[in-house]
This record gives sequence, structure tokens and C-alpha cells, in this order.
Amino acid sequence: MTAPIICNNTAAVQAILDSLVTQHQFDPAQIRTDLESLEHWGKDWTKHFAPAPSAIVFPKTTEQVQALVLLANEHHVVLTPSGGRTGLSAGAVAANGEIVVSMDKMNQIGTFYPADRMVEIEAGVVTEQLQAFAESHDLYYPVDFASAGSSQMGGNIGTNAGGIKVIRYGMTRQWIMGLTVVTGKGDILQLNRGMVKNATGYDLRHLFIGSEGTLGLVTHAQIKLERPPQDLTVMVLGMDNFSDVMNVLSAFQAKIDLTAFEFFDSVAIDKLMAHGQVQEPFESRTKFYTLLEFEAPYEPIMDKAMAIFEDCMEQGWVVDGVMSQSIAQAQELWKLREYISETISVFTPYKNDVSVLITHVPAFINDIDHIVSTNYPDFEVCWFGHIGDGNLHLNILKPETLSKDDFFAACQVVNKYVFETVQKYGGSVSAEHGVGMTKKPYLHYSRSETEIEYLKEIKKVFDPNNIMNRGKIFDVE
Ligand SMILES: O=C(O)CC[C@@H](O)C(=O)O
Ligand SMILES: [Zn+2]
Repeated sequence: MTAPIICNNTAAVQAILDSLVTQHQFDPAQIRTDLESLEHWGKDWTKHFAPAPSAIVFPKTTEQVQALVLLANEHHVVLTPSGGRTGLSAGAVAANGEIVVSMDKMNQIGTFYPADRMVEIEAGVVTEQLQAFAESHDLYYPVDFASAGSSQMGGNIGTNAGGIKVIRYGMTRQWIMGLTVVTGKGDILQLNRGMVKNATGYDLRHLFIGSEGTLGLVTHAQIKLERPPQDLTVMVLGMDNFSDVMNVLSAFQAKIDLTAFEFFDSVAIDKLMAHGQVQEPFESRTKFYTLLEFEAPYEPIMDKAMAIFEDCMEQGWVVDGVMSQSIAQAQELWKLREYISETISVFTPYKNDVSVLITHVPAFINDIDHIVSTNYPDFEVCWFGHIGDGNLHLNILKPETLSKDDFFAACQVVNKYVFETVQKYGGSVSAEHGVGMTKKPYLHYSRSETEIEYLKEIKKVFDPNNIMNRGKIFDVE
């Protein structure tokens, strides 16, 4: 039997911190225990749990991470990995006296392999930093989202982050050619070493991608890069029926390779306009909006897009539309979608991040719409998401008069119906934000009991003392 974990045993934490400095070349500046730091590094963007870590440690090398993991095992103290802390499922929240392992000081871009179109990075590299590096070599890192300026690659790998270009380029997983990890046991493993072809049995790299730091810590990654897209053109279309959103998606996808197909509703537009940072796309409001993007380096593609657009108007699916004529205009239109999450954050939204097969989206949305209008008659609901890949972000906005706890409790009651519907369509209770703590109680709607037992067994192999991000995804006895 493993010894019990004593999360907030200050003596044990202090013994670890002392040992890091005296035995493992940690500079005292690599350790913080002041209240402000504990508050800052102890939480992500979720508002459900109060941060309460014991200390924040900033390793600089894989060996320092290993030393910390070995000490945590010895002293039975839990570690919480921390990247840019932009997560929305409380995967990086340390609420129980954990030591937070921040990758902020491991933020270097390493060797570039032009022939392999690949670059080695440390886990603390910020997404935008990698994107800029790729651009400086006439290449492209295509995984993108509104938080790219803060999110770190280690966190993106931990949650298999998705974002706005998944319809064309897939999730983070697709771009990870290799990983260096320190397992929960304290072993350093080099997984796949960047190769495209490597048929030597289980590919452990893929276990670590999306494992939310519960198996160990990613310290380095080898990232594939892509040729940059050419002449991206953006269209924003307004429509009054959700089924028309899907008609438009099918019409475009039949003839053009889209790089994005995003959707949002008039509540999102209301909030954006009230915030005042973006321009109204059309003179009159419509109920739904889609933003689609495609490469248009040649005139015939543009002609094709215009013809599809006109056809959508004739069919009565689209009420209004606008197309970018320059990069600046395309960027301006993107703000309509990218600013939504931050704009509505003042309403302490209750977040759902669900997905189903695109085939099931219309029926699924109908069911969810019914649940929401029956159960939330008094709450404002904001619909948006990456509908082109089947991912819907359903945000319920807190009325000012209701306390956070009462509001979350009310939403949790309705969750049951939302997730039963997800289950009915064989969908996911977390499409791209991870499970963390907020979706932990609902994991069983997407993963069978038997499957969860396998997950727990895998966790035990890599982290027998359950010191890695304990209490995230599922609980292990
Ligand atoms: O805030 C949300 O619910 C979604 C955040 C992000 O995934 C997005 O697509 O903007
Ligand atoms: Zn999203």
C-alpha cells in the first residue's frame, strides 16, 4: 500500500525546498512562497476553486524537474504542473497545498531541423513565441487560439489544445513529434525522438499528450511545422436559423478547403458591442453568425467562394455577409470571434465545452436548445464555438444578483441533462479544454467505467504514489 499523500504538510514541503537549494543547485530565487505568488501561480482562468499551494518552484532543466519529482515521492507531496495557466477546467489549479511546478524559466527554443521541418522547444515556450519562430523561418505553427499570447506549449500538450484551425490542421497532438518527460516516478524518458516513422511498439508520447500532467511533466517537445497558408480570406455571414449554419458549412466544404469555420450567436455580438472593441458586422442583427476562412491565392478560388456565397443567399440561408479585402480587415473580422471568451468573462460564465460528430450537430443543438430554454429561462446563454469540427462552447452567464456559488450550483443541476444529451450522441464532455477538476464529475458520460479503470491503471504505472496533479481528470485511491 502506498503511503498517504499529505498535501499540506509544511514540514515535508520545507524539507523539499531546502533540499532543492542545498543538493540540487536551485537558486533561492527559483522558489517562491509569498502570498502574492501563491495566488498568482496557483490558479488558471477558472473561477471555481480558490488557489492554496504551498510553494511555487521554477526549474530550469529536466534534471531539476527530476530532482523535484524524486523528492516529492520521498516526502509524499503533490506537484501541480503549471504553464501559462489559461486553462478553463481547473487542470492547473493547486487548491490543496501542492507545490506548483512552473515552466516559466524553461522557455527557450532549441535546435531547428529545416530538413525535418521541426523544432525543439522547452515546455515553457509561449504559443505565440513558437508561431513567431516558425514565421521567421517562412514556416507556420497552425494550432491557434485567443490565448496564444499567454498559453505555454507544455500546457497545450497537457490538454491537447485545439482552437480555431482544427478543421484544417487538427489538434496539438498532430504537431508533436517527440517529447522529453519526467514520469511521476522520476524517470526521464525521450518519447519518439522526432521521427515520422517509428513502428517499435506503444507510442507513449500520445499517452502524455492530453494527460493534464497526471502521468508526469513534459520538459521538452519536438514540434512539426507547416508551410504557411497563402492569402487567407475571411467571410462573416449572418443567418437566422441554426440549421442554415450547417447548410452553409456543407456548401463551402463541398468545394473549398476551409481553414476555419467558427460560429457565434447574437448574445455574443451584444456583449462584444457593449464592450466597444469591435465593429458591428452588418447593419441589422441576425440570430447566428459564422466566420469562415480559406486560402485564396488564385482568382478562381475567390470566384468559387463568391459563387457559393451567392448560392447560400439565394437559398435563403444567409441574410447578410462581408468578406475581407485585406489582411487588416481579416484580422478585424477575426476579433468578432476571438474576443468573445474574454469579453464575457466578466459575467463569471459557467462553461460547457462539448463536441459531437458533425453529422449529429443539428439534432444535438436542437436537444441542447430545448434543455437550455426549459431550464435556464432566467439566465442569459451565449453560444459560440468551432462548429466546423463539432465543438460547441455553451456559456451560461451569471446574473449580477446571484452569488457565484448559487449560480454554479444551479448550472450543475442542468449539467446532468446537457451531459446525458452528449452521451446520447456519443460525444465528449470536454472537447478541447480538458477535464481538470470542473469536468471530473462528468467524465463517465464520455468514458465507460471499464475504460476509466484502464486509465487509472496506466496512471499507477507512471505515478505509483499519485503525486502528479492529484485530483485532476479522476480520483485515484
Ligand atoms: O470561453 C470559452 O468557453 C471558450 C474559450 C476558447 O476555447 C474559445 O474558443 O474561444
Ligand atoms: Zn475554443
